[in-house]
Amino acid sequence: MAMKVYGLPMSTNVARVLVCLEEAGEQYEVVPIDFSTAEHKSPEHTSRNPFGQVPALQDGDLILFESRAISKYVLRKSNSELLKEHNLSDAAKVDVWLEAESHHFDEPMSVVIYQCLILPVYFGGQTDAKVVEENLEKLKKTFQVYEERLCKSKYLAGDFLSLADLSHFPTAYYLLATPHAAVLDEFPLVKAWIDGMLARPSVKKVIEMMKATA
Ligand SMILES: N[C@@H](CCC(=O)N[C@@H](CSO)C(=O)NCC(=O)O)C(=O)O
Repeated sequence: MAMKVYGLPMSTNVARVLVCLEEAGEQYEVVPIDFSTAEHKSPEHTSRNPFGQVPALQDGDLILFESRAISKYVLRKSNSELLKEHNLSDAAKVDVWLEAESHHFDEPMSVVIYQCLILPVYFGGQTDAKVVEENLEKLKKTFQVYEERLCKSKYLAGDFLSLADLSHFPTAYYLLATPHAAVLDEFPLVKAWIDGMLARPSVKKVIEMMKATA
């Protein structure tokens, strides 16, 4: 029976899970959750995700939430090379850079995406330039670390693509859609690393799904 992913692909955290399902070659069904009716806060959905957020994943009688944990489950289930779990130190480096993505990339990027893409488009609000600037400064510090890392290894965890890299793609994709994509101009290795990920068939397929539900 196919796994079910609850949420809209336009959500960066849902897209993170979808790219792992695609890389793992798993059959899955996307079950949309309608934010406009606060369906994500419904008892039915909070029974899947107690924080009332998307994504959630159902695989048989197993129900999971938190996109990075779901992603690891999907990849682990298919013995994916993207976790390097047969090598203790490589697997640890995947975890290191996945944590870095969650705390040092996703956090400032989520503010920039909200301010530049969500607030004006979905809520008719005004972008707060000062808030954007503060978070772009945080992002530049993160990109400086990434640039130095990518001088030494092809990908973040090592000379192998891993979940730690792919976990960045949804948010990096949206960065390129904001007026601030030029922040990458001073980080050529980071830009090339992102472009390499965006060229992957799995990523291209999920981007089409993101666009279709935006
Ligand atoms: N750490 C979690 C974040 C999920 C999340 O914020 N989901 C958003 C939509 S995607 O940006 C969400 O559900 N927002 C609605 C809300 O928080 O009420 C994860 O990785 O799954």
